[in-house]
Order: sequence, then structure tokens, then C-alpha cells
Amino acid sequence: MAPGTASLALRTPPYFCQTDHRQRCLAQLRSKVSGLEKYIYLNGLKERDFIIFYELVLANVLELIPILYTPTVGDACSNYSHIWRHSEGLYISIEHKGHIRDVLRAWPAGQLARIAVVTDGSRILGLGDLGANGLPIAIGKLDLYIVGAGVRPSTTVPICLDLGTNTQKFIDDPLYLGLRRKRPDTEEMDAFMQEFIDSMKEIFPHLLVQFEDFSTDNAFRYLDLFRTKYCVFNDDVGAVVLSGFINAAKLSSQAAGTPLHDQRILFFGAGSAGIGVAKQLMSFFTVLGLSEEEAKNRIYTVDSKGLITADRKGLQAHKTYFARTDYTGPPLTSLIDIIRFVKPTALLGLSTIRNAFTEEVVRLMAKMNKRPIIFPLSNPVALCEVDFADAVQWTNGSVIFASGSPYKSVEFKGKTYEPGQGNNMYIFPGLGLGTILSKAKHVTDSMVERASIALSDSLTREEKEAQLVYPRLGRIRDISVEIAFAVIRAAQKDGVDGNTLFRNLSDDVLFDTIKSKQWMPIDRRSSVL
Ligand SMILES: NC(=O)C1=CN([C@@H]2O[C@H](COP(=O)(O)OP(=O)(O)OC[C@H]3O[C@@H](n4cnc5c(N)ncnc54)[C@H](OP(=O)(O)O)[C@@H]3O)[C@@H](O)[C@H]2O)C=CC1
Ligand SMILES: CC(=O)C(=O)O
Ligand SMILES: [Mg+2]
Repeated sequence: MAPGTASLALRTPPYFCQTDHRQRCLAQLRSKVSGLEKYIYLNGLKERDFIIFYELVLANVLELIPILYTPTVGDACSNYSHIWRHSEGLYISIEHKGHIRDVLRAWPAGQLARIAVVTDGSRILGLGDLGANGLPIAIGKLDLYIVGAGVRPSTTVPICLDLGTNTQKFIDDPLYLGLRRKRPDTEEMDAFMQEFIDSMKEIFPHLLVQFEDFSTDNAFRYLDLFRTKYCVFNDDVGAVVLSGFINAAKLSSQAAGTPLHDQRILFFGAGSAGIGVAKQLMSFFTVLGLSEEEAKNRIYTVDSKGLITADRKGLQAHKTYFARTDYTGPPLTSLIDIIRFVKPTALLGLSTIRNAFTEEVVRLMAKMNKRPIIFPLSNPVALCEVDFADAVQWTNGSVIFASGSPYKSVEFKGKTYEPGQGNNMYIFPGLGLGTILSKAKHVTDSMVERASIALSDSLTREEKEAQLVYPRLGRIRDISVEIAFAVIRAAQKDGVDGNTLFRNLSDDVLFDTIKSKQWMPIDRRSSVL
């Protein structure tokens, strides 16, 4: 379905001009009161005129990304069956089993497709199992690839796997878009996923697949199962936190006068995100010369039962690696007690528990550290572990802060404090662009790690002086070029690059080549299909 741009010319007066219409669209958008209304308006605009849509988003990144992505996309997902207007993206249901190939073949982009974001809706942000309502998260992520990295719209494929839902209120909802059934058992789901991946390989041989918001067990399992068989990654277990942490650790070590590696990190939340991020942070220590064992010892994890220790009965597989052996005693369940035991320099929240970092917790962190690192990373904002203004006030301005969803700057005692946004949206657009351009066969660990380091190195002098830990989002296109560059070089080093021509390019030429490949919203042939 190409947007109806041809008919627009017939119905508009002769003095109609694009520039005016952009302003008109922006005014219409801003007249909407709620985030959800703005989301609905923007998605309608994308359908009517995708060029104006992307022009507006590119020109107003800070204002519009929080609508298309977290936090508002969370509302859009929760209410998707009710706000649904037109088909967008691809649903593949468990009832398609046996002929998934045929469903994929129907996607109009065919061989042009380069990147798919695939969710099964089972853990959308921190909102739980939303079933078929999860599609907007895939659409929102792909909009970020387009806006943030310059991936061509027509090459993107948003996919929601409809395997039912275990959330009864959706099954009971007469407007629910998806299948009214419970999710399948592991055996049935594995068989479905195997056919899905085999079919994707056949129909879209040049595709990069991003798994998104699968529930924790499946996030790890399907990544392990498929990552060497197809070009697959999962950005929820990804690298963005490492980038911000490197910059935060520099600031906190400098203030404390301690060596950079002298960090103890407490993860509050040990799901796919908590454990995935913890594994990424290992490299922070190992590049500084610590052994794997020493690096692991710097990391503590907490779940709903408290500090994760190796002697706990029935510990889930993904929690065993970081389980502590140096604590014996009654389970440590209160966060305050855990902080007193661990004495962390950094507290990272991936728990989905709103306000879990209470005033007492934050003040204790500030008492123990000149510059405490506090990253409440759960999304959307309504599930964030602590609000920025509170963190600034309770630490008397000393906090080094990054949250999963955006916060505004705050004034405190006459000074302006700028929050960081530790969200994988900084990484995956550039990682995707680099993977697509290098025609990498797989996404290797070092491609992800180099992406993270490139992001951390991308701070400008002014951003460093402002003590930011992430660059300003308004520069996302340039940042994505830097990340894509690092990813391409890493793919070459690992020998997984299919585009061997890039190997002979000098750094400057490669850099310019990446820039020249970024799609701009002037080419109407690249319509959103
Ligand atoms: N900023 C970013 O870029 C990203 C942010 N996220 C966010 O991370 C969050 C978590 O995602 P994910 O790991 O997949 O989700 P999970 O539901 O798998 O994990 C949540 C974790 O928090 C723990 N937890 C729940 N309640 C408590 C509690 N009261 N006290 C302590 N721990 C608790 C759970 O414990 P138990 O294991 O015992 O159930 C579990 O370990 C989401 O909000 C998501 O939006 C995810 C990816 C990227
Ligand atoms: C940001 C993201 O991917 C998440 O919260 O799941
Ligand atoms: Mg996610």
C-alpha cells in the first residue's frame, strides 16, 4: 500500500506548497493533547505522506521520538487493538504454521527487504505480555532505523508473531486483534520459530533480524539457537549501557580519585535485560586488564527474591553466572541491606518496578559515593525506578544519571542538570546500518562491543564539558555513522563481511561512503510498504 500522495495533488488548491503543509501538520500534531492522540496522528500522517512524516521527525527528533518510541509507544501497544486504523507491518500467527513461507512471500518489498524487527509481544517494554498488540514496538524501532541511521523505509519489515497471549483481559476484549488463545508450550513454540527462521532465510536471504521484547527465557534461547544460522541479534541484551557506563565510570572515578576499574555494579533486575547488560559490562573490566573472574566479581545481581546467591534452590539458568558465592546467611531481600553489603558505585535498574530506588536508597548511594552512578533503565517512564528530579535532589546534584525513557533537564539550586538516556535506540540504528552495508553474515560479539565503544567515544568536547554520558539525541544521524563505521571494521576483522569492497577503502572514504548511503526523505520511491 503506497501512501495516497497522488490523489493529494488533485484535491489541494494550486497554491498548496509542501513547506506550508509541513507547518500545518506540525500545528495539527501539537494541537493534540495526549501522547496517544499524537501517536495516532503521526501514524496517519505516515500513511498519508511518508516524506512529510520523516521530514518532520528528522527536524524534530527530541519532540517526536518520545511519541513514536518510548514512552508513548508503550501506550500505543497497550491500546493497539482499540486505536488500530490500517494494516501496517506483518502478522504471522501460529495458525500459519506449515505455510509461513507463503505469508512472507506476500510482503511487497520482497528481495529489497534488509531489516526486520520481530517481536512475539510477550514482554513489551516493562508492560508484560501484550500479545498481538506488540506490533507498534517493531514499527517504532524501524522508524528509528530510518530516522536515526538513514535506513531506506522500503527495506524495513515490522513483524509481530501472534502466538496467543497469556493476558486474559486481551483474550476477553471484543476488539482484540490477535488470536484468542493462550501461548503454546515450549515444544510447539520451538517448532514454529524453527519454521519461521527457515522461511525467513529462504524468502529474505539478505535480511538482518532484530529480536525484540521476547520474554526473558525465549530472548536468550532463540538468540543462542539462531545467531550463527542467520543474521540475528537481540538489542534488549545489548550494548547501550556499556557506552554510558564507560563515560559515567570516568566521571565517578575522577571524583573519587580511584582507579577506573574500581567499580562495583549492582543490577536491580535480573531478566534478559539485566543479565544481558551485565554480560556486556564485563568487557569494561576486561579491557582494563581484569581477568574474567575478577570482572564477574565486580557485578552483583538482584531479582524479586533479593540478592542472587549460588546456594539458592531452583535458580534459573540465566541467573547462575553472576550468582554470588561470597554471601552466606539469610537471604538479603531489602535493597537497603543489599547496598550496605555490596557498597556499589553504580546502581542499575532493569526491574520494571516504579520508584524502587526510594529516597533512602538514593541517599545511601550518595553517602557512599561522591558521584553515585544511578541508571534507572526500565521503560516506559511509568515503570522507571526513580525520576530524574528526585535523583538530583536526593543526591544534592552529585548523581550521574541515565534512564531508559527520556526526562527533561531540571533546575536545582540555580544549576541546570541534563539527564542521559540509556536506551538501546542510540546503538541499534548504527549497528543495523553497519551490518546491512557490510553485508555481514552474522552479528558478532565484537561488532556489538565496537558499536558500544564508538557510541561512548562519540561525545563532543562540549558534551564532555557538560559531563554528559550519552551524546545529544539531535546528533543521532552522525552518531549512527560513527557506530556503523566501527561495526563494519569489526565485521571485517571477524571475517563475516560479505561486502569485501569496503575492505580496501581508507577510513575517510569509508566514512563518507556510509554517509552517502543514508536515506533522506526526498525520495518518494522508497515508500513505506
Ligand atoms: N533502557 C534500555 O535500553 C532497555 C530497557 N529495558 C527494560 O528493562 C526492563 C526489564 O526487561 P526484562 O529483563 O526483559 O524483563 P524481565 O521481566 O525478564 O525482568 C525483570 C527483572 O526484575 C526483577 N524484579 C521484578 N520485581 C522485582 C522486585 N520487586 N525487586 C527486585 N527485582 C525485581 C525480576 O525478578 P524475577 O527474575 O525474580 O522475576 C526480573 O529479574 C523493562 O522495563 C524493559 O523496558 C530492556 C531492554 C533495553
Ligand atoms: C528500550 C527497549 O528495547 C526496551 O525497553 O525493551
Ligand atoms: Mg526492547
